[in-house]
Formats: sequence, C-alpha cells, structure tokens
Amino acid sequence: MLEKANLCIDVGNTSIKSALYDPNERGIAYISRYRDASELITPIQAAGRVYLSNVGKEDVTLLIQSICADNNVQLFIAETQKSAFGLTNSYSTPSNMGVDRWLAMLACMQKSQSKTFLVVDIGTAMTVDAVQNGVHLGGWIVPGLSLLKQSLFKNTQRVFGSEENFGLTDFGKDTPLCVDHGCTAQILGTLLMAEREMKKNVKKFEIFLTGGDKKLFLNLDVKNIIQCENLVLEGLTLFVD
Ligand SMILES: Nc1ncnc2c1ncn2[C@@H]1O[C@H](COP(=O)(O)OP(=O)(O)OP(=O)(O)O)[C@@H](O)[C@H]1O
Ligand SMILES: CC(C)(CO)[C@@H](O)C(=O)NCCC(=O)O
Ligand SMILES: [K+]
Repeated sequence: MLEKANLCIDVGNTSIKSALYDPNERGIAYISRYRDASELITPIQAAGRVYLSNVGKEDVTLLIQSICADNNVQLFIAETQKSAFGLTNSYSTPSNMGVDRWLAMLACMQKSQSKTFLVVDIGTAMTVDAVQNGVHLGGWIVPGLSLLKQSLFKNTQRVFGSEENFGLTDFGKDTPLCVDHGCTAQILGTLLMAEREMKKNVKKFEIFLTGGDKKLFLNLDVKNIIQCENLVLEGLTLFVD
C-alpha cells in the first residue's frame, strides 16, 4: 500500500509556505508559497497527514482544521514546549513564544554538533534565538525590513521610497536609497550585535539563517553562517512518525 504524503505547513504573518515530507527521503521537497489559506484546499486533499505551525491568524488554523476534517486528513498542530528533543526553553511561559522560533531551534538542534548556535529568521519580523548546549539563552524580536520601511513612511511627512530592496548598505544619496540602505544596515547590524552578544557566553557557535529575506545577508562578512531554506518546515518534520 502506498503511504499518503505528509504535508508540512508554515503560516507566517505575511505568507503561508508548505512542503511535502517523505521520511524515506532526505529533507523536505520543493516549498510552495501562498497568499491565502484557501489555496491549501487542494494540497491538503492530496495529503495523508498535515503538520501545522501557525504564528499568524487563528482563522487559518480553523480553516485548515475544517479542510482536514472534511477530507479525513489527520492534523498535528505544533505548540511551543518547555523542552523537547534535547532543547530547553528559557521562557517561563513557553506558550508565549512563537512556535516558528521553537521549531526553527529544534531543526538546528539536529544540525548542530555542539548544540550551540544562533538562529536568525528574517521574515515579517526578524527573530534571533541563542542556544548553548541545548539550553535557550533567550532571543530578540525586531521588525523585518518591510515593517521598518513602512513605519518610516507612515510616521513621517517627507520620507518616501519603495518596497523594492537592493540588499546594499552604502550611504544613500536620495531619500529612497537612504531609507532602503539604512534599513538594510539596521537588519544586518542586528545580526552583528547578536554575534557580539553570543560571544560573551561562548567562543564557538554556528549561525543558522532562514526566512524569506535571508538573501539580504549574502554579502555580509560573517563566518559560519549556514543558510537554510525553511527551518520552521524542517522543525515540523521531527513530529512525523
Ligand atoms: N517568492 C516570494 N514571494 C514573496 N516574498 C518573498 C518571496 N521570496 C522571498 N520573499 C521575501 O520574504 C519576505 C517574507 O518572509 P517570510 O516568507 O519568511 O515571511 P512571513 O510569511 O511573514 O513568515 P514569518 O511570519 O514566519 O516571518 C518578504 O518580505 C519578501 O521580501
Ligand atoms: C515574532 C514572530 C512574529 C516571528 O514570526 C512570532 O514568533 C511570534 O508571533 N512570536 C510571539 C512572541 C514571542 O515569540 O515571544
Ligand atoms: K520570521
């Protein structure tokens, strides 16, 4: 009998990503991106089991629950835990931590030999989480690139620009370039500061980088950055049995 596929779904604040996962193959297959949860109906109908991470609207969970129920598809909804797979959370209320951060750390626990690393996820928000010997030291949450720019455009009279991003940090000579390059510098600067903060605790660590805007870091002169397509989806695969 042919096993039906495992569909992993990562619901963020801007978009939804999904991938099929076959435990007999290495890693996750091609990642699809959706704007609207209704686009999930067809892929869910074709799946045997669904594994969900949602930090976005609760409505999306409700919709996925009803699609799964209508089609007799089993659904697993991931939640942030106090500890799992050798990782210990630092939050006194673990459920307050976005499950995307937790899953990304769990994925890195599998990849890191020393279990000592930074994980940086750059999407709508940018998150940084520090782990030493499997213990979460804590993290940061800051606005992502698009939110940084929008907050400037919204709260000033004379600052303007576009959503377009060039991934550069040289000094700008007009308003849009001052905004774009400056906000890029703020994002890259967050990683540099995180590295500095981590070095107060540990000498050697990996930096795992994920999220839709990870290419911003392409030209950053930081060693041991490991780019990962989607650590949240990878973390979900740990729950596939
Ligand atoms: N194919 C794509 N379509 C849309 N945006 C993309 C694409 N590839 C990369 N991006 C970038 O990804 C960013 C969003 O990142 P991501 O998908 O990680 O965010 P998200 O859906 O809000 O997830 P999260 O809430 O987990 O951060 C956008 O700002 C955009 O620049
Ligand atoms: C910070 C985001 C938005 C990043 O996707 C998500 O992880 C989230 O909603 N977190 C809740 C707050 C927290 O993690 O402490
Ligand atoms: K994110």
